[in-house]
Amino acid sequence: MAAENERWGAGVIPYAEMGYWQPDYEPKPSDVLAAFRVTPQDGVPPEEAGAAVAGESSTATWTVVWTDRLTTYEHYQGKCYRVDPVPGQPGQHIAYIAYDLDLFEEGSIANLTSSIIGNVFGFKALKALRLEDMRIPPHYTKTFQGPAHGIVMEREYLNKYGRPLLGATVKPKLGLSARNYGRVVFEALRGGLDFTKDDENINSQPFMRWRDRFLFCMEGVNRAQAETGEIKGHYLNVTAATMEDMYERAEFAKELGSVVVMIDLTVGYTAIQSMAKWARANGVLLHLHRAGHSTYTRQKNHGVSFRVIAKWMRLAGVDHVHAGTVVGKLEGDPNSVAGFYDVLRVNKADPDPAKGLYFEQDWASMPGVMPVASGGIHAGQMHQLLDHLGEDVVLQFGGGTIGHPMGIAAGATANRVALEAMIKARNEGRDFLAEGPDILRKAARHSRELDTALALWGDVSFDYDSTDTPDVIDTPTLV
Ligand SMILES: O=C(COP(=O)(O)O)[C@H](O)[C@H](O)COP(=O)(O)O
Ligand SMILES: [Mg+2]
Repeated sequence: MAAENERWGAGVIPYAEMGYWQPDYEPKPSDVLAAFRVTPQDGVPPEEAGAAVAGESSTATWTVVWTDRLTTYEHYQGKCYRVDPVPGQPGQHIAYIAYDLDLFEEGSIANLTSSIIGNVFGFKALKALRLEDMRIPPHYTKTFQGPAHGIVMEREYLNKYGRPLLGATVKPKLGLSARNYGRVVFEALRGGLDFTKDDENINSQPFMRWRDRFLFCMEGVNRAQAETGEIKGHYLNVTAATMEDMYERAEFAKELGSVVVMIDLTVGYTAIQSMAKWARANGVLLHLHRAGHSTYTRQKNHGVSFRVIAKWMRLAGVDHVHAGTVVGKLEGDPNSVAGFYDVLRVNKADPDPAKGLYFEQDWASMPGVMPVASGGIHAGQMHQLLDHLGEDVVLQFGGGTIGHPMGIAAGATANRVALEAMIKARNEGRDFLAEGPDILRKAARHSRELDTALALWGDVSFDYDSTDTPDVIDTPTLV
């Protein structure tokens, strides 16, 4: 820390000397904590890089300002209290920063994020910056609504327990007429799925306006419910240009009796919180498609880890969020995805760097968010999906249902038979991962639909190295 006259003399001094580097600071239980992966420019010490991030994400600017002295600035300063080198990543460090709760407006993701990530990612003093994890203290968690319903209540709504839920994204995602779209919904649900869904970019286009889609989808849902005796749902995407439009579409979905609506991450944090409030007030499940997240979550050196987005979305109050499949077509390192699922589902998580969890996280009884696995998955992977992702998950097979050569309902039946067979094996105490292919083959003897799906897709896998792997230990990318 600079001497008194240097600290307050006009001009520029290092952020560390302005008090933003405090290696002896002991975080308070009520502090919001952040772990940033910093890659300083050449010649910038890691501690100064950490102090700079702490400063510019709390109270500092580039020069000394005397007006600091009109505040209790020690109280409001972000404090970088620890900097560790990243194993195997020369030039990168993890900077731990503590923020007093007074810096944030209660219950506002927009405010939290504008503070923590609003200013620092363009910093010239850094080559790159990534927000790896945050600890949200219960004192702050309690100021958010949290999931509109949560995993337990969702299962009560659906009256479905003891197994993952099954879904399908309607494909092609654009171009179908409303009546044909409704036919896809009916076929997929009557064939055995619990849900179908709009894709991320189907909203209200010239070829199908939203109201028409809602009508035909709900006709499909109602017919499938009548035929199967099961509760079914279609995530009606209410994403729109304005909140007024979104409320209008959500109200219509409720009027039609839909159990669920959907929004995209692209609507923004305030709209997501508003829709979560609406969803709770109206008893409608809220599905969040994380459209666009990979623009800033995928690269390890720069952006925001999805585990942080997942924490923000649990606070914001969604009931579902896509969180990776491990074995599908999209980025998903096994350990990173395991960390994402813990963030969404468990009530109290201990630090687990192997899963990318830098802090403990106590959700103080905030309900869990149902993770959604979607993207290039098919019935032949059922044993891996159940092993990696567990039971409280929605497994969504878009192409893996609609692409079935015997038809959409057959595709749905293949997935349902595969899942039920795998759950039965698990409940019998079998090693369903090791015996998975055999369990599927045996089940396929009594299901032409599953047999056909295995013959068509059984060998399809996506063998690419993961991009977003935790740096504590090397994790083999699972195919
Ligand atoms: O369209 C699909 C999946 O279609 P399909 O099942 O045919 O691959 C989803 O929008 C993506 O999986 C979203 O990705 P993520 O779930 O990673 O957000
Ligand atoms: Mg999609």
